Order: sequence, then C-alpha cells, then structure tokens
Amino acid sequence: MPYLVADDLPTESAGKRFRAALARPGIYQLPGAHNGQAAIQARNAGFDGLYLSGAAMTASMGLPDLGIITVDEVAFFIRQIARSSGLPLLVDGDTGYGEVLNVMHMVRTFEDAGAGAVHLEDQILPKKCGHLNGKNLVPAIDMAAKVAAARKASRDIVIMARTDAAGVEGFDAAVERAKMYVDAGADAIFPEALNTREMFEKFAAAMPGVPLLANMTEFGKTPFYTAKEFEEMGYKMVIWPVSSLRAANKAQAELYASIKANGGTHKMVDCMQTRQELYDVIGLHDFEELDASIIKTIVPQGMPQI
Ligand SMILES: C[C@](O)(C(=O)O)[C@H](CC(=O)O)C(=O)O
Ligand SMILES: [Mg+2]
Repeated sequence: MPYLVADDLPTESAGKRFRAALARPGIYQLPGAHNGQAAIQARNAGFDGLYLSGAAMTASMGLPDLGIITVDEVAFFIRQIARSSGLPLLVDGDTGYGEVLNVMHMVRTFEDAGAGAVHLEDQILPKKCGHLNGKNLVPAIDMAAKVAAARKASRDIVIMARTDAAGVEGFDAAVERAKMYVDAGADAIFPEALNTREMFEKFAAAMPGVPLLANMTEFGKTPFYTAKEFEEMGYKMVIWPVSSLRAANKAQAELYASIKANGGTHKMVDCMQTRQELYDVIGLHDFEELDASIIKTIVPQGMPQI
C-alpha cells in the first residue's frame, strides 16, 4: 500500500529493523538500489534489505565518486527508497562529509530520512572508490573520533565503520584499525577491498563476534563470491552496491544509440518495461484507490445532493 497511510507504516524504526535483521541467522543480503523504483524491484525479487551506494548516487548524478555529494542530496535518495520499499536501508556515508560535527549532522539527517544503517570510511577527501589505487587515509584516531561521534548521534541507526587500510597500510593495519573503531562504538565493520578468500577468512577470524560486511562490487579487487560463500567465510552482510546502476546505465546507452541510429525507439521496445509493468511496480492503482477512498470515509453514502 502507498506509504501515505499511517497504519501501513512500519511501527519500528528502520534502525531497530536493521538490527533485528542482523540478529537473524544467515547473511543479510543487501543489493544496491539507486532510486525508489530500483528499491521496489529489489523488494519484489525477494530482498528484505537494501544498500544505497555513494558510487551509484554520484554516478547517477553524472559525478565521480569523490565525496562531493552533500548530506541533503543523499537524504533525498534515502527518503525515496525508504518510502517506496519500506525496507531497512544501509547508506554509504562516505567520510561523513567533514569532521565530527558533520558526522553527527549526517547521522541525524540520515536517521530522520529513514535509514537503518550508515557506514563511514577512513579516507581523506577527495575520497576514492575503495577498489582503486592511490587512496590516502586519515589517522586511525581521527576516524575513531568520527565513529564515537556517530555513536553519540545515533538513536537506533546502526553505525558501521569501513576501513580502506588493507590496500594502503596492509592487512594487519586494517585489523588494528577495525578493532579501534569497534572500541570507539562501531556496531559492525566493513573491511574494504580484500582480494582473496584467505584475507576474508583471516579478517573474520581476527574480529570474532563483530558483524562484518563484504562488498561484492564488480570490476574491482574482490573476485566473485556468492552470498553463501561470504557467509561461510564469516560475513554477516553482503552488498552488490553499483550493480543495478551498471545494468540500467548500459541499457540506457544502448537505447540512446538506437534512437540516434534508427530515428526512433521502435527497435528497443522489447527491452523496455511496459507502461503496465511500470504502473504495477509503482502501485499507481493503489494510489488512485486511496485517493478515491478518502471522500468515502467522510460521506459513506455518497455525495449529498445540494
Ligand atoms: C561500496 C562503494 O563505496 C559504493 O559507493 O558503492 C564503492 C563501490 C564501487 O565503487 O564499486 C567502493 O568504494 O567500493
Ligand atoms: Mg562509496
């Protein structure tokens, strides 16, 4: 039903629902949803949690993933995904867009917008995709302070700390940083850009009892593993962060090339979501029925003749 009806809204905060999902056995599978439509499609495919990727948001805005997006721009994405899908959402908070007060502002804004979890990373600005070379990190203590700030700002939202150290300072430093971030208040850890099964397993063995996230981004440093394989390696969450946008972007580029080549869209119609399919996904008829039903709650016998 449309998110507009109070009785249909989740009774618990997204943060509590995200925590409950983490407490279940098995790995929590969080496909990237880069907008409200993608979020409904992922839910319809059977997922019960989602990821909002900084790389996908910025790419969809025609920008590189360098941390030049703002808190309110991200909140716009969070709101549409939380409303359209009703699912708990893990949001990419990049570096927190500044220092400790900015981190706190981010956490409050994201939680108020409907996010269930947020991750913060230990790079300096301009940050980079974790799977690129040439990253630079802030001192571990500065990141720990950001984590403590996020913890203080959180009502229910899950605070996750990402460390990019494995590819910069080495594996041991990544473990050391992760432990420091847990001590500072992180609920979960995202070890970025591990590149072998051994590394994933060793990291999990070094962090007993801490929920860990695996990032199964394509064309990066991590070879393909399935959700089940990550679960066996000791991971509690897996994201496919940019996949929906990559697939949509490729389809879009083919569409534009075809219009240009053929003078119209006729050759691409078979690749398109039909009007009916679109309306089914977004629930147009539910919204129309809701609209028509409101007057009946005031005048159940129909409109008086005056
Ligand atoms: C997870 C990530 O932070 C994202 O923004 O989705 C990126 C994904 C990517 O660029 O492939 C990352 O830094 O890994
Ligand atoms: Mg990112």
